[in-house]
Order: sequence, then structure tokens, then C-alpha cells
Amino acid sequence: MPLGFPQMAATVAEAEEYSFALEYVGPPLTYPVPQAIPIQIDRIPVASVLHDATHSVSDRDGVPFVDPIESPVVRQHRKMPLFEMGVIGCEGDGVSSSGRLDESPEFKESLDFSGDTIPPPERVSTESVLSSEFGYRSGPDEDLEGGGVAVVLEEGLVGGGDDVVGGEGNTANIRGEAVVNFQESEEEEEEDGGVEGTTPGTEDFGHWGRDECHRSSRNVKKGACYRCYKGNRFTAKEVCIVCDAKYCRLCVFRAMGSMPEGRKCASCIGYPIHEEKREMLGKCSRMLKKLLSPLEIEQIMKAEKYCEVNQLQSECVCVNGNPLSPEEMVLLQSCGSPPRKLKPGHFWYDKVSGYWGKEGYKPDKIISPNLKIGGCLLENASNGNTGIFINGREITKVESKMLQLAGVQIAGNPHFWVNADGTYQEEGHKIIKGNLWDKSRMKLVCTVLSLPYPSKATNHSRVENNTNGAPPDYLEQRSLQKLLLIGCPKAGTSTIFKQAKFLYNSNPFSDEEREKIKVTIHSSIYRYLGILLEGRERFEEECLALKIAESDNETHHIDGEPTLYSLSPKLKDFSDFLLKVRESGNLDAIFPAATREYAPLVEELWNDASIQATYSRKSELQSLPDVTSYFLGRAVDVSRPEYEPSNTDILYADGIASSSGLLAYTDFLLPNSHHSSASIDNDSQLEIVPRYQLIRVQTESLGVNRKCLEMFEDARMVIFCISLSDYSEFTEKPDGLLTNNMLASKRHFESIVTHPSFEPMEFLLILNKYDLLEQKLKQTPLTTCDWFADFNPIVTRHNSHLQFNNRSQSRTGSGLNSTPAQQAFYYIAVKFKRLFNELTGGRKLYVVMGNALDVDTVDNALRYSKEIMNWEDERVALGASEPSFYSTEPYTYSD
Ligand SMILES: Nc1nc2c(ncn2[C@@H]2O[C@H](COP(=O)(O)OP(=O)(O)OP(=O)(O)O)[C@@H](O)[C@H]2O)c(=O)[nH]1
Ligand SMILES: [Mg+2]
Repeated sequence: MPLGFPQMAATVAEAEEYSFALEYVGPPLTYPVPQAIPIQIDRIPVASVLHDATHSVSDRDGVPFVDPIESPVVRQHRKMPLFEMGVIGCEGDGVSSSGRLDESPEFKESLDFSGDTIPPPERVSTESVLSSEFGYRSGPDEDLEGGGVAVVLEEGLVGGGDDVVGGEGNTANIRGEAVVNFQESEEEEEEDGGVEGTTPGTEDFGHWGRDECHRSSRNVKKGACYRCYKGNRFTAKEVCIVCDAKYCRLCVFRAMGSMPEGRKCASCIGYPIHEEKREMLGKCSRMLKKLLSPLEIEQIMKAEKYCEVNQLQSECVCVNGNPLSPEEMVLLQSCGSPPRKLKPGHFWYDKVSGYWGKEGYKPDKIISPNLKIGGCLLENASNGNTGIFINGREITKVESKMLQLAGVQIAGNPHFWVNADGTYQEEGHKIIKGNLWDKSRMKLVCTVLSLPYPSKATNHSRVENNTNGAPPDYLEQRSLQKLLLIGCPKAGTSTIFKQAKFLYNSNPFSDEEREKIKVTIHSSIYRYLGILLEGRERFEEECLALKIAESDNETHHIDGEPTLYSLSPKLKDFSDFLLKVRESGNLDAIFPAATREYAPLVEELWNDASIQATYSRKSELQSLPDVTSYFLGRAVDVSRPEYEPSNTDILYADGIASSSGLLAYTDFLLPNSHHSSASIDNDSQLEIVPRYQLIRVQTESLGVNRKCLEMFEDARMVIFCISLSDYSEFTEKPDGLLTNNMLASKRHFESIVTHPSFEPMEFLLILNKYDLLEQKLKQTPLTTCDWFADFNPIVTRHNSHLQFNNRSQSRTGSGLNSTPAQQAFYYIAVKFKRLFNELTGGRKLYVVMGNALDVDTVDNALRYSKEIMNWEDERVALGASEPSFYSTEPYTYSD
């Protein structure tokens, strides 16, 4: 943008969101053209290299950098000199549209570098900049409006006037974009209650990085929110764990986004936390608890506690003069008896005895001995002046006192070797002279002298090198691969989820959970029975109506006649009672509690011919699951007080994985996992085994705009589940129209695939309920679903009953020897693969066949997902491009 040109015209596109400054090349004008005053080179303030090492990412890398360019408001408050090159705007944005910079009093004032500054353009905000830069929650209310753009070049100009050396994060877009602020929409303003006139444009501290947060914070009224400037010290606020900025409940998500590293302003992401905040990591505030669901909170708090950047940086801990490497830090923190609440600082460590202390001070702790960390222990490590030495360190007075009380002869300034178990000997002598910790009073002595006493853990670990073998929590978290399990209603996601729990968890459900499952099963029994009884009434009425029609309206005879669907008076009374309670909405409240009392009646009803006749027409009854007969047939058993749900009961029971609301998740390791080379830390020999977390997201709870999906941005893979039996099933919409369930699943699949949060993730499609597909195809052709209209299976006299004999046959799926179900599966798999390919611009969808009721197919699918992640890791490591969608295994079958 030629801002340095003397002649310049402002082009303002009123309907557009941006303004442009171009050099004027048209015919001569009849009115004066705005002039920019030539720059006096010698008076241009030049940004100086900042020496304070605490303020930038770049300086951590040893690269010198220039002080960041500040927003006009920040500068205004700090009364810094300003050189403003041009302000171009359009009507209504509060910025002069004349372009006559020389006529502007502010500009004149700015030319005088006296220390006063011009006020910034009114109402400027970098909300949208922040939003696009950090991808934080944005919505329609954050759309740009008004088209006002202020282009301000500021302090930090170098050279002829239009070159700028930028600061933090701005070097790439520094020309003229130093402060490009967009107006907020009215909607947003309304919600926030408007931006107060006296503090215009100060919303943009996020844009400038952590330091700007600090600076801006100085301008915020005490107790007010740092974003909307409202509230007082009594207003509940969330605090950024890096810069201390505080946000009210209306602003917290806008300022902190989806919190991938916990409670940090979007601009503080990637910065380490303040050490004094370590204590509060993972401890959720009351405000967040009110705003988020327990599972969302758990995810955020976990991220806050375990994400790498929030860990104590290894180089901040010096041991015996050497800063620790990340591997040494892991060793130190994962040893049997680590120094608790470790903080940055200089420490000494006696590897032989395990004594640990702050440099220049007496020992503070006894940690695990023999850790290969830090440098060599120095004589003066603890600043002792007693002339007595332990393991080469001159001990302090208080330690010599302790030795005396332990009965150690210290006359003659001896040099001792003290081992981790407390045994000691004099240097040069082989004989063990005694044990410091033998005497029972020593614990008291150490307490009185404020000296450490060995804990059991250190006592029992004479030679220790990462004895417990477990990596610290944050490393474990680093290896956690999140798999999102998403599907349409009734696709089978909860069944898959439960199977995963059974497969990989030794104690898949706690006692408390099992108790809840019991209640759920009891409720389900009455729910299923209610559906059946309602259906029975309908079928009975239909039967009677038919009979009346057949017998020429002889109603008086027919009314009393029993039909196939009639009940005995006793059962009819119970049925009426149950349907009445169901209608009143109290079914769940009454029946689980009274299960035992009614169980015999339930069983009698279930065995009654009328109910069996009704059940045989279950396809005509909405939402009656296949498991109805499984539970109703066992009503009495299930209702006994000593009843404990079996794994099969749990698997068949409805609504279990979703009982916790939006989400449910389970962590597991896949046995015999093959680790990619990236997962093994060779240096420390500490193996980081990838762990998996299967998160089931309940579709109905996602809401229309699926905002909450943003919280899964760190997931590795989406496992999408579709029911193959959906092709012939229809759901009635509120407008009375019938929708094919497969087409509804397809739409849901499209919306998830194209969701921005899932862009970088791998997708595995489970085509579930293969068993039902096999059965259904015998009666209903696949072409019932419009999307499959061109399905044309090859039918031979052999293939109608043939099963796959070997894997290669099974993988082709389209061969002559395939059954119609296999061909249908192959056809549907390719349909989805093509769709995915189109939606993602050429990416590959992995497909696997499933029958969620068969545990092996679930195991197979989850292992397959692990393989996919390994392939992807290897592909990325090799720098290979995206595989073709027909290459590698496109789908799998179980033999
Ligand atoms: N025959 C058969 N039934 C299945 C299969 N997978 C799930 N089901 C049954 O289908 C019904 C719905 O399965 P769920 O796992 O509850 O489905 P969901 O995806 O959790 O659906 P919502 O609970 O509506 O979210 C249950 O009765 C399951 O037992 C399958 O592969 N074959
Ligand atoms: Mg379910």
C-alpha cells in the first residue's frame, strides 16, 4: 500500500468491509487533493532492540526483536510519542473520510513530538483479527460491519516512511497492517452493553500477545472485566493463568476461546504460566462450573494441568550448576520420591544419599538417589562451614548437630560417605560405622532441626533409576490419542462404546454405575411395555373396525367379541393403569421403584397371546428396540433384589453410555500395540505408550450450530457410525413427511466432515448393523433408498448363501462370489468414500464393517483406527502425500 506517496486518494467502498488507499492516476481534479506531509527522516522514532528477555517468544530463541507496535489506545494511555501516517475511513466509523491528514488537528498535534498523542479512531477492535488468528469461538455476531478501517503506522517506522519493522508476531503483515481494526457488530455491542466512549478500541490486547495483555490491564478500571470494562471487584471473573487478565462471564469464551491449554487469553496460548499459578492448575472456578458441563470442565482442566507448555520448564531447574534437560526433568519427576512442588531455581543434589536442597542452604528433602541429573555436587553447595563433609559436600551447622544426636563421632572434621539407606563410613575406610536412621529418636531430631527424614519410598529404593517406570502425568497426557465416536440416533454408538469398555477396561463399570444401570433397565421394561400396550390397543381397534365393516355394521354383537389383541379383565386393568401413568409422564418415577411388585404381572402380560401378536408386528410400532423381548422375557429375574446386570444386559440396555449427558468417554490402551518410532523416547529409555480415549458425542445434544464440537479440536480421529439397516427405515418429521434414515445419516455425515474443527482429523466410518443388512436385503432391496438407486448386484446361483472363505476374497467384496449383503456393503462403502473425497478435496475415508453386538468387530474397528493413526504418523514422518482413496486398505471385512 503506497502510504508514503505524497498524493493519495482514499477509495471507500461503502458496501464493502474494507477500504483501500491507491495512488490516484485519473484526470486532473477541480478540488484540492489531500496531501501527506513529507517525513523528516531525522525525526522518525526508530524502534530499538529490546534487551529485556522476558517479553517475547522470539527472544527465547535468541533472535533480537523490536518492541511490538502498540495499539493507539495503549499508546494514548502511556502518553508515548506517535507518528501517524494516515487515517483512512468511511462515513460512520468515526474516522475522517476526507483523507486530509494535514488538516486534521490530531495530525498536526502528532507532528509535534512533544509527548502528546492523537486520540485513536473511535471504536476500533481487533476482535475479528483475534478470532481469525486464534480460531477461537466466533459466531454470526462477530461479523464485521460498517467497513471502517483505520490504517495507522506507528512508532517503529524505519527508512523512507512506509517500511516498518514490527514486533511480536507482526513481521509478516507489518506493512500498513500494524493496526487494522474492525468494528464490532451491533449485536455484539448490544450483548456486551457497548464499548464505553472513554476507552475506545482497547479490545485488542489479545492481538498483541502476552505483554500487551499486561499493558492493557493497567488501563482497566480496578475490578472491571478486561474485555468489556464492566463490572466491579464483586463481579465473578475468570483469570488468565499467564497474564492475569480477568474476564466476566459474558466475555470469558470470547477472550479465551476453547481453552486448549486451560484458562488463558487466546493471545497467551503457547506461553508458560506464572509459577505462582501452578497451584491453581486444574482447579476449576465456580464461574466456569456454572457455564460449562462437567465433562467440558474436565477436558479443559486436564488440558490446563497436563499440556506441555504449562509444565515447569526443565531449563528453569538447575541442579548442581547445570540446567536440566527435558529428559532429566522427566527422570526427576518420575522417580519414586521426587522433590514435591518443584519450582524454578538452583538446587544441589547428592546422588549418593539422595539429599536435596536449595543452592547455599541446608538439605531440604531426601529424594530418590542415583538419578542421572545435573552436574557434580560441589563442596560449597550448601554453604556449610563446619569442616565436616558428607559425600564431598561441606555440611551446615544444623547437620553437624544432627550427626551428633545420631551418635556419630564428628571430632577431627571427618569426611563421610552416607548412603541412601543411612549407613555411613569414613572416606578411605571400608567399614560401615553405623546407620543414621537406626535410632528411633532420629525422626524427632530431624523434625526439631527442620531437616529431612527419609520417607519409606526413599528408604526402600537404594538404587533407583526411575523405579516406578511410569512417566509423569503430563507425559502420559501427551501420548493420549482422542477418538471421537459420533453417529446418528440408533446407529450403535453406545453399543460400540460399551463394547470398548468391556474390551479394554478391567473394571468397565463401577458399583455406582451398575446400580444406575439397574434402574435404567427397570425403566426400560416399562417403557417397552407401554409401547406394546399402546400398539395392542390400536391393533384391537383396527380389528374391531374391520369386523364391523365385514359384518355390515352389526356393532352391538361385535363390541363384546374378543379379538386376537384382547386382554383378560385383570390384565386389561393393569394395562389401563400403566398407560394412564405413561400418559401423565410419571412412568419413570413410579415403575422402577415398584418393579418387584408388578414384575409377575409384566411377565404375564408379555406371555399373553395378545402382546405376542402385537410384538410380531413390531415394525409398525415406533421406537420399539430389538432388545424388547430380551428384557421383557426376564422381567421377574431382573426385578429380584439380588439382580446384578450381566455384561450382556448392560450391552443391550438402552441409554447407558449417554446417561452422563452430552458425552461419555473411556480411556484405554490397545493391547499388543505397535508403537511408532515417534512414541519412544530413546534418550531416557522412557517408553511413552500411546493411550486412547474414546469419546462418545451424543448427536442430539450437539445443537444446531454444533458449537461444542470446537472443544474436540485436539482429537486425533473421528469414528463415524452409520447403521446399514437405515436404508429401508423412515422417520416421520413434524411436518408429516417421511425421511429416509440413510439420507439423514448422510446429511449428518456431511455436516461433521465439513466441520472446521475436524479438518485435520482422520475419519473412520463404521458401517454398523451388518447382520441386519443381511436379513433385510432378503425382503427389501437396497434401492429403497434413493441414494442407492443404481445398486445392481451381481446375482449368481452360488452367491446367495456364500460366506467369505479367505481374507483376499472378502476384501474385494464386489466379486462374483460375494453375497448380496457383501456387495451392498462394498457399494455403500464406496458411496461414502466418494462423498468424503469430494467434501474434503481428495482425502481418504477409511471404512470398516461392524456388528456392534459382536465384540470382535468392535475390537477390529478400534485396532484398525490405531493402524490408521500409525500409517498417518509414518506418512507424515516420510513427508509423503495423501494416499489415493483407492490405495491401501479402503475397508475391511471380518471373515
Ligand atoms: N442387530 C444389531 N443391533 C445393534 C447393532 N448395534 C446396535 N444395535 C442395537 O441398536 C439399538 C441402538 O443402538 P445404540 O448403541 O443404543 O445406538 P446409539 O447410536 O447409541 O443411538 P442413541 O442411543 O439414539 O444415541 C440398540 O438396541 C442396540 O442393541 C448391530 O450391529 N446389530
Ligand atoms: Mg444408545
